[in-house]
Amino acid sequence: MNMILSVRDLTVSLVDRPEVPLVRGVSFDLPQNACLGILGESGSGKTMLCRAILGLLDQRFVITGQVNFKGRELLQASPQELRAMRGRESCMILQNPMTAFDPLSRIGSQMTETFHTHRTMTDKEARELSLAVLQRMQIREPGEVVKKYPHQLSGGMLQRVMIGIALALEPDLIIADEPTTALDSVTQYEVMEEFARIRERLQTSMIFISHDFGVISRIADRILVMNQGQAVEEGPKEKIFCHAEQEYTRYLVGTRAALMRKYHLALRGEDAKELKACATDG
Ligand SMILES: Nc1ncnc2c1ncn2[C@@H]1O[C@H](COP(=O)(O)OP(=O)(O)OP(=O)(O)O)[C@@H](O)[C@H]1O
Repeated sequence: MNMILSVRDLTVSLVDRPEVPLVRGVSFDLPQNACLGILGESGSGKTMLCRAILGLLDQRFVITGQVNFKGRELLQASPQELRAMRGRESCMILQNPMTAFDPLSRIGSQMTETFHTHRTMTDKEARELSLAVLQRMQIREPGEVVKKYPHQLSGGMLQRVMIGIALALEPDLIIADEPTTALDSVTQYEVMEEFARIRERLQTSMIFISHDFGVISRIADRILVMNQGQAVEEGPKEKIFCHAEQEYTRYLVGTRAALMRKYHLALRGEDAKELKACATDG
């Protein structure tokens, strides 16, 4: 199988506390057009793992291991190479949308500027794409929204703008860290459908971090479970949700079953029904 990303023995520590790694020896493969969901309690190292993969950690951290993305070793790549790769080849959608925007620049200019940086298009095309992206992300009155500054939009709206921009860049790999947490259930459902459409249309590979089983079951094929910086189990989602080998995974699945029930009404499809049945039985 063609792997877009192979991670081997990835370890992340703070320079001044090397004896307590935040991520310990994590390995996994991500095939082309697959989606890996990452589950784990708060502080288990999900965000650190993804940031380390994309070279987004600063010099306070020591990273060892191997990260092979499309045949290139990212841990050896220069900052320039990593910068050139971001946008068109890989995108990380962050938990906190506010940090992704320049507070002094209007939403429309930030969108068109990003499109110009990563894709070849005229000003008119970039403006049209911005409006189309906002519409796709269920944002009303896009013509007005492009004139606003980030602080004039709610967290949920900014999150949708950020997801829309990332999806419109059509990268080969999207890493999304709790991308729908700030959204209400209906918008969350629509945004997840857009992720699924992009995946189907462009064969985009994805890594999805979420506390939410509904989101993970909708989008992921396989699941990696993290506990205290380690990958404790990895496998097809049906196995992780219904027949996990590790006790920790069964505990995590059990405690999340209530959340699963909350979202099943908003989710459609056999996957969600099947997993819900399994969560309620178990
Ligand atoms: N900037 C930082 N400096 C030092 N330690 C950090 C930093 N960010 C996170 N950590 C620590 O690294 C560990 C892993 O954190 P991480 O944010 O990756 O967890 P997570 O699983 O993504 O949690 P959450 O679901 O709450 O986002 C935690 O012990 C956390 O306290």
